Amino acid sequence: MRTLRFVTTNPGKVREAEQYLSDVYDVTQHDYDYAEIQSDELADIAARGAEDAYEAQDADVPIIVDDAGLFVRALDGFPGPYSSYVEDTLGIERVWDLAEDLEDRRGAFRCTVAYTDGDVTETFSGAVQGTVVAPRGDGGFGYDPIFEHDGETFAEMDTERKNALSHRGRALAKLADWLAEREN
Ligand SMILES: O=P(O)(O)OP(=O)(O)OP(=O)(O)OC[C@H]1O[C@@H](n2cnc3c(O)ncnc32)[C@H](O)[C@@H]1O
Repeated sequence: MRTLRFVTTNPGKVREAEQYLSDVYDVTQHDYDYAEIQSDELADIAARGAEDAYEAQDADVPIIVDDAGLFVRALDGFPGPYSSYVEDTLGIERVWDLAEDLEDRRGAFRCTVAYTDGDVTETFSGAVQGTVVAPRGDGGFGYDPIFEHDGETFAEMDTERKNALSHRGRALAKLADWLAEREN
């Protein structure tokens, strides 16, 4: 089985990727602190991160990087590309405090997965619409407890169900199809 290195500090992302890729790839969490470029585009951030990590590794193994965020419409897309920083500083409870007073609490999760094997770099994106709600559920990670889709928060779903609907699941499905096509 081939190895695919997933550069992330987030084991939740690796669990989700395994569901799509583990038939063909051994997905391993890879530790590398790539420089996150300042950009509003998740795809640019992820692609540059993947190429940077590929160059820095001591092997010739394909790399994936995933950049994601929660974009709240009435907050002009905040926290968006800054979601990680906002989770670490404010925390999701305070993001809920900010959203609670909004009349329109609709938002979207967006995710771009970048793949590189040194020769080719490709990006795959997915999005899912939902509503910001008071925290519920203890599954998932990050903003999952405050993101509701079809009456359930992502933290109330198991990994399989979240993957079937989520931004990351959609991006990973495209990556898995593309990898399978390249095999043929
Ligand atoms: O950069 P890496 O190391 O991969 O880990 P991270 O968790 O910081 O990853 P991102 O920068 O892509 O994530 C931005 C933020 O969005 C959150 N996030 C990403 N995907 C999510 C998901 O599927 N559900 C809930 N929150 C998510 C995550 O917890 C961060 O606070």
